[in-house]
Amino acid sequence: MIYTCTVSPSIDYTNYLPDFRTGGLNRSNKVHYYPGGKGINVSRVLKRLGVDSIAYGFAGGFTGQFIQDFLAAEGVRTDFIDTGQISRINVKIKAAEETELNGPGPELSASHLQELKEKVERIKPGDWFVLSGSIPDSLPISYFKSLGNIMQKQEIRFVLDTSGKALKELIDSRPFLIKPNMEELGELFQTTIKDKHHAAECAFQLTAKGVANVIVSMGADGAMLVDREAAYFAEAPTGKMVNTVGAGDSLVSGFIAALSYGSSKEEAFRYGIASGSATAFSDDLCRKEDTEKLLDQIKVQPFKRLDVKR
Ligand SMILES: Nc1ncnc2c1ncn2[C@@H]1O[C@H](COP(=O)(O)OP(=O)(O)O)[C@@H](O)[C@H]1O
Ligand SMILES: O=P(O)(O)OC[C@H]1O[C@](O)(COP(=O)(O)O)[C@@H](O)[C@@H]1O
Repeated sequence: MIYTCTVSPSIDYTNYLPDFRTGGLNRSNKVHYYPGGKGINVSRVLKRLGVDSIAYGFAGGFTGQFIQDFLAAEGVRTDFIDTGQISRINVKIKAAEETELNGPGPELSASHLQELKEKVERIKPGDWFVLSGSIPDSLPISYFKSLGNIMQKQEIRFVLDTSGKALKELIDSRPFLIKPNMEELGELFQTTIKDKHHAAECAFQLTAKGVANVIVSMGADGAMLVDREAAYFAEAPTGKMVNTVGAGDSLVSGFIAALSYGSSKEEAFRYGIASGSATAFSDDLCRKEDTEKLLDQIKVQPFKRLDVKR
């Protein structure tokens, strides 16, 4: 089974308008309300790609109810812990540029954390645990490290798609997959990633620390997959960009879904990119048929590592 975990779910309140100006009144001409948060997006896309998962996390209030009802209506199984607090609403503004305003995550008590840990302790060897999205700074990293230890001991495939301090500290738990974008990768190395070669070099360093697979996503430029032996790159397919929210989560889902159907790693990477781009070309997350239509456009090629001294 694949378990996703979203510590800070959201309703993504997406507004479309031709022009957005700060400091004045703006009126949008179209809005959407979708459940959001990275693990939730991974579960929604897995369902669309025909793979079952169970979404864990923390939710509460009328927004938490909306999120759970929406997921139930789509057939996504959930097992959220009630926080008694209103889950955040993240505002996405689609004008000439994409602007995002993400709220803070919930305040969690020791008993909330214990409840999640008990669920994680019941995950079986060979299952997947996808920990995605921001982790509030108020939560002890030692707690997440203890979840990482469970992953290692139980041989659970641990997918980690978070950022900042949590990503840095959890690298030691030797995750199966991490998926930083260029900015997140730069943050990990306290630098600005200059180009693909620089990205490959940093990703190789992460594999040397025990991360089995690193996918560096590069938005409209595509993505790179690095493991201990090799690196691969593929350009993104072309299409009309509509809404890139959830594109990274869709890449992760497509990769996991294809591996779980038995595809090779390169093929799964291609499927992941197609899923990410199909989401970027839609209002909501990708659908299976749109993903598969893009596959022919995507060529995964070995990426030759340069020994550049920086
Ligand atoms: N404008 C775009 N055009 C085509 N594909 C895109 C675009 N934006 C994102 N994607 C696809 O989605 C994947 C993940 O996007 P990215 O923006 O890098 O992730 P994140 O949302 O995590 O920052 C990319 O590797 C690419 O396949
Ligand atoms: O937990 P964070 O980092 O605030 O991110 C949450 C946001 O990320 C999303 O999951 C989208 O993520 P990606 O665009 O990186 O795939 C939104 O649905 C949500 O609003």
